[in-house]
Amino acid sequence: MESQTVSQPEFPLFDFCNPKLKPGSDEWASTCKAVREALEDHGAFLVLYNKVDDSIYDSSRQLFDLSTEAKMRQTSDKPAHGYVGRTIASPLFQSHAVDNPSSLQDCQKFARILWPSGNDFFCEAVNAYAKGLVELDQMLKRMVCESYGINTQKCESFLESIRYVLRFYKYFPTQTDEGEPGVLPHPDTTLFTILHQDTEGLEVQNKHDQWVRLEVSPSLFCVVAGDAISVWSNDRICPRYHQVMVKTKTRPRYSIGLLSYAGQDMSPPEELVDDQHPLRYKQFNHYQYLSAIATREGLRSDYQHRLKEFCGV
Ligand SMILES: O=C(O)CCC(=O)C(=O)O
Ligand SMILES: [Fe+2]
Repeated sequence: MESQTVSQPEFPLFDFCNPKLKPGSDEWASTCKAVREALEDHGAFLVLYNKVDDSIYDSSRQLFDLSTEAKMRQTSDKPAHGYVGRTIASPLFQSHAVDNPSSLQDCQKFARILWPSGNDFFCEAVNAYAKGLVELDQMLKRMVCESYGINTQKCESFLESIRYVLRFYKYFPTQTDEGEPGVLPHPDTTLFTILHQDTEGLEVQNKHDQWVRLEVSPSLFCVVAGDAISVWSNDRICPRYHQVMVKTKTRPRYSIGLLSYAGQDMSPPEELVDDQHPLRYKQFNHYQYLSAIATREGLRSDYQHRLKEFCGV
């Protein structure tokens, strides 16, 4: 695989700060189509969005400054929803996740496990940030449904069933001059992942197998398609490989992702199954998929075939 790094305009960019972008407007209809095409052609795109506050990184620092013992306490019984510490394979990487962060109560539940007397500052910041990003995620998925002509009621019940996780990442600085992998190339298991970074490092693979290194801005987000959106779209949208290449030598890199999961068993909607697109997947249970990946070595490492092996027709 070629691994030349190219500049960013490779991926479509959508301005969601634009107040004219309202359902029903001409702008909305053309953006629905363009978002769907971006997902089909690239599996990723960039978004400008200003409804969330960059000060969330203060909360992220508080979280990672806790002792390893505190961070390792169990906060969720769902698979792949907890703390991930540094390993020999990923020595710079650490991550932690808040399940259902758009509920203030669930933020408080998480915080009380890590800080015995709670942490109102953390809970309020995380909850506000997650609500802003969930709004973006729901708008994007609604646009994709609209562009595919999915029945409105079916679209709304799909949106309601989605479960969210806000995942925090911290990468230690590298000692090398050439940079060091923070996360090796992989696709996510999600429907979508919406990523933000406070320091450069995120690289997304383009159609020509080149790595595109993304710029940093408080309002710049990257949406990447995960495995589960292949099921929903009946393979019209494919997961996009991405990686983190750490080049900072002085301070840690922080990033944040809003991860979306199907909260109910899911099959492609009938609008996306036809003669040219025969049904490619059996009914899909997202949490069973996460468990299977966590426990079955074959599925964990085989990014290209794991979804088909799990639920392909
Ligand atoms: O830190 C980032 O920007 C991305 C992390 C990531 O892709 C992952 O852990 O799945
Ligand atoms: Fe990822």
